Amino acid sequence: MTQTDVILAAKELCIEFNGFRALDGASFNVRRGHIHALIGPNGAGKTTCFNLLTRFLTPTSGTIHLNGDDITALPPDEIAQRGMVRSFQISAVFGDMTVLENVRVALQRRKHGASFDFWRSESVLRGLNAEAEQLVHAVGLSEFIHLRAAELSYGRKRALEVATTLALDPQMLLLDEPMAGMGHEDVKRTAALIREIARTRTVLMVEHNLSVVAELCDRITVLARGQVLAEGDYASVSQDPKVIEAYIGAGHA
Ligand SMILES: Nc1ncnc2c1ncn2[C@@H]1O[C@H](COP(=O)(O)OP(=O)(O)OP(=O)(O)O)[C@@H](O)[C@H]1O
Repeated sequence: MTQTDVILAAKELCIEFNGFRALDGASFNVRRGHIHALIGPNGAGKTTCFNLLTRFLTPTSGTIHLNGDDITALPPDEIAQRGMVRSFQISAVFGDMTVLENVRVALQRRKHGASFDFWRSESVLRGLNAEAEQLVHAVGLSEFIHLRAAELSYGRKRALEVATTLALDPQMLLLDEPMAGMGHEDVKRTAALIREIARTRTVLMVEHNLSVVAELCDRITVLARGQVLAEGDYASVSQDPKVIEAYIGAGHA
């Protein structure tokens, strides 16, 4: 693997909370264009790892490189500007706005700066409609484009959240348990959406649903107790005795 194949390199990441090492020297590389999963038993450090990558938390030690640049000390906004964006939490979807309006606000944010400016003129907003419609279509919500977001099903709200993230035009998306709480149909639809996104972008996802991981992900990093336990494709990590033991030990068997 050459350096340009690696979009994200995390090296020896450590973070302590009151003396407890939630991450303890975790290193992994994410390859450009891959769907890469971070998995591991409860408390393994997956969410903490996401929080470090997007600088919601600061590592005690270790480095993070994006496209070869050291981003360890950059603020979250700048990391997003450099192309690595974490999918918004569901609370960032405005329930009283329609699907189209939600995506339009996100587009406006990319084009006109980080602050939401609700006073922007109607003509500027109308100018964003074509691009917003394309994004709504891309996540399979065309049929609901004028529906208030609050009226969408849970799975479709998450799809809208992906559309608002894509509006920022990231090279790399971090998805934190994208299928959590979804029924079978929504899981299938979301998996297809992630595959579609990954045709032109890199995806790093934390996911508990191992059948989704098996089907979707090119490469998997298994965390346990803050360390990388195994890495590889699903076939190799799922047969790794250390991985099996970690899951059984944590009551996931
Ligand atoms: N702010 C914090 N203060 C103290 N301890 C924390 C904090 N955040 C996380 N931890 C601890 O760090 C460890 C890793 O937590 P983390 O949420 O990253 O795990 P996870 O792999 O995402 O687990 P889950 O699958 O349950 O979401 C846990 O033991 C957790 O209790």
